[in-house]
Amino acid sequence: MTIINRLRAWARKGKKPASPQADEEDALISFQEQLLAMSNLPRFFKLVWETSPVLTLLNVLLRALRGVLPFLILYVAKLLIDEIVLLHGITGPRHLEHLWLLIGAEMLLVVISDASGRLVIHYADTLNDLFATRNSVMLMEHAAQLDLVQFEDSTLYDKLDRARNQTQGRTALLGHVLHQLQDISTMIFLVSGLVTYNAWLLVLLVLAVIPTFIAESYFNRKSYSLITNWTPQARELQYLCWVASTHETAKEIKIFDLSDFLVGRYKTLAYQYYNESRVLSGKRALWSSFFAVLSTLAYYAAFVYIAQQTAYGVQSIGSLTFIAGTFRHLKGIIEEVVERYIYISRGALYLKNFYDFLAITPTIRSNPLPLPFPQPIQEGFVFENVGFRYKDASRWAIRNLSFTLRAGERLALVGENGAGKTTVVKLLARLYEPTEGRILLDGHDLSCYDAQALRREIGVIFQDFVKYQMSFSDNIGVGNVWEKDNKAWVTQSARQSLADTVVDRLPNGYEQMLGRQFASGVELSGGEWQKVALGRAYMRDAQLVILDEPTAALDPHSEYEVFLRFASLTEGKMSILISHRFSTVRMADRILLLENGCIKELGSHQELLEQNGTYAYLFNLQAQGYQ
Ligand SMILES: Nc1ncnc2c1ncn2[C@@H]1O[C@H](COP(=O)(O)OP(=O)(O)OP(=O)(O)O)[C@@H](O)[C@H]1O
Repeated sequence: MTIINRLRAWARKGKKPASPQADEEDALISFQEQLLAMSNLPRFFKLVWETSPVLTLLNVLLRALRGVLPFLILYVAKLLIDEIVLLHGITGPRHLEHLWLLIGAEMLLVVISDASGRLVIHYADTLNDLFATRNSVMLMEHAAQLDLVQFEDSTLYDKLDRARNQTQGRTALLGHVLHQLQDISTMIFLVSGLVTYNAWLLVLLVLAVIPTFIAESYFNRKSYSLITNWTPQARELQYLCWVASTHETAKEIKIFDLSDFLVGRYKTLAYQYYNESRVLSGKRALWSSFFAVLSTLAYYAAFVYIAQQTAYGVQSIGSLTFIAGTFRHLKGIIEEVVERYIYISRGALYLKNFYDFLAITPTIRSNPLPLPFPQPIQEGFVFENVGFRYKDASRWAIRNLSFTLRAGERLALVGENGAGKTTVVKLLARLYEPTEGRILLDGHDLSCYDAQALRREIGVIFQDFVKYQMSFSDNIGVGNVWEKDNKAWVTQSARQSLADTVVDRLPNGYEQMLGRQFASGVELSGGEWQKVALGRAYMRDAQLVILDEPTAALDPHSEYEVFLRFASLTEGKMSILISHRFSTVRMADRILLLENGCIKELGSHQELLEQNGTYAYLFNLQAQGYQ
C-alpha cells in the first residue's frame, strides 16, 4: 500500500497509519546478508583505485605507518621508564647517553605521528572529494543511458535516490576502511606485545568486546532496514518540501491555500519517521552504554592483576605502563574496530544500492552493427499495425496503427486529449519500443539503426519542454548541443522562433540567466518560454522536425508568425505537427485524426472536409467559435 493510501485510510478510519516499519520486521536483513554485503567491497576498492592510484597508495602507506606508531611509542616509553628507574637506583656516576637517545627516539616518533596525522587528513579529504565527484558522474551518466519507460517506474527513483543520497556515505566508507586498516595494523602490533606478557589478558579483552559487536551489528541491520523501507516516504517528504517552498508552485499554493494541507502531510510523515528512528536510537544507546560499562570493568580487572604483579616485583614499572597502556589502547582500538566494522558493513550494504542502480540496464539497446542512417530519408517511416501500452496501464495507448509518413511530407496529428498523439511521436523517436507491430524507416525496422543517430535526425519539441535554469543562449543551444557555442546559429534560431523578441528585453541579452533558481535569473512568461523552446527546433539540422503543441501558449499574432517560419523551416523536410488548433493544422499535407489510439481519419484538409466526418465536424466547430 502506498503512503498516500495509508494516509487516506487513516483519514477515513481516523487512526494512525500503519507505518512502513510494520513491514520492517520481515524486511530486517540477516547477519549473513550483512556479511555477504562485504563482497561489495572489492568492487568498491577497485573504484577507489581507479579514482586515483597515487592518492590511494599515499593513503594506504600513511595509514600503515600510523598503524605501527602507537606500538613503537608505547614500547619506547616503557624502555624510557625502565631506564629512568634504573638510573634512579644508581648511586655512583651515571651514563645518560642511552636516556637521551630514548627521549630523542620518542620525540621523533611523536613528530612523525603528528605530521603523518595531518598528511593523512589532507590526502584522505582529497581522495574523498575526487571519489564523490566520480560517484556522482557515474550516477548521472548511468541515469542518462536509461530508457524513458524506466523513469516511469517509481522503484527506479527509489534506487536512484538511495544511490544518490549515499554518495556522502560512500566517501565516509572510504575513510572508515582506510582508518580500519590503520587500526588493524596497530592492533596486530599491540596484540603481539601483550601476548608476550600475558595471553589471558587478550582473551579477557576479546570477551569484553563481543557483546558490543553483537548488539551493534543487530542495530546496524535495524537501522539499514528502517532507512531502506522509508525511501519512498523520504522522497515524498522531499517532494512535499519542494512543492511547499518553490517559486514554480507558490502561485497555486497561495490561491488554493494549500500550505496547511502540505505542511500537515509533511509533519505526519516526518514525525512518524522521527518516532521510529528515536525508538531505535534510544534502544541502541541503552545497550551500548551497558556494554561499555562491561568493557570498563574488564579493563580494571586486568589493571588490578597487572598492578598486583608489579607490586610483587614480577615485572618492572616500565612493563606495567606498557601493559596497562597497551591494554587500554587495545581496548579502545578493538572497540573502534568493532564500531567501524559496523559502519563498514552498513556502508557495504548501502553500496549494494549503488550497484543495484548501476545494474539497471536500458531496455532499448542500440544495434551493435547498425545500418547507416539514410541521408536523406528515401521512403519515410511506416507504422505497421503498431500497438503500445504503457507499463502497468490497463488500456492500450495506441492500437492497430498503420500509416506512412512519407519522405518530405508534413503530417499533422489531431485528436482529443489522450488520443495517443504524443505516444506516436515517442515511438518514432524510439523513446519506447512498440508493444506490438513495428515501425520501419526506409524498409528497415527502427531497431536496425543506432538509436542515437535516429534521435539526432529527429528534432522534437514536446509540449512539456524543459525550462532550463541556464542562460538564454544555452536554452536555445541545447537543441544542438554540439553547436551550442555557435553564436551565429543560436542568434539565427532565436530569430526564426521569434525568441529574439524576448531577448531584446533581457538585461544581459543572450547571456541572461533564465528562471528564478539562480542569481540574477529572469522569469519568462509561458509564451516567451515557448518561443525559446521552439528555437531549439531551429538549432537542430534534423531530417524530421516534430512540434508537439508548439503554439499553445502563443498569442495569435506570434502563432501566425511561427507557422509562417515553421513552414519555411520544414520546406522539403518531413515534419509532424501536433495541435488542437485547426487553423494551423490545415497547412499540413495530410492530417491524421486519432481516436482512442486508433486511426479515425487520414487525408488532406480538403479530403477530410469532403468526407464530412469527425475532422470536418471539429474544424467547423472551431471555425464557428471564431465567427
Ligand atoms: N507515461 C505514461 N504512462 C502511462 N500512461 C500514459 C503515459 N503517457 C500517456 N499515457 C496514457 O496514454 C494515452 C495517450 O497519451 P498521449 O500523451 O499520447 O495522448 P495525446 O493525444 O498526446 O494527449 P494530449 O492531447 O492531451 O497531449 C492516454 O490515455 C494517457 O493517459
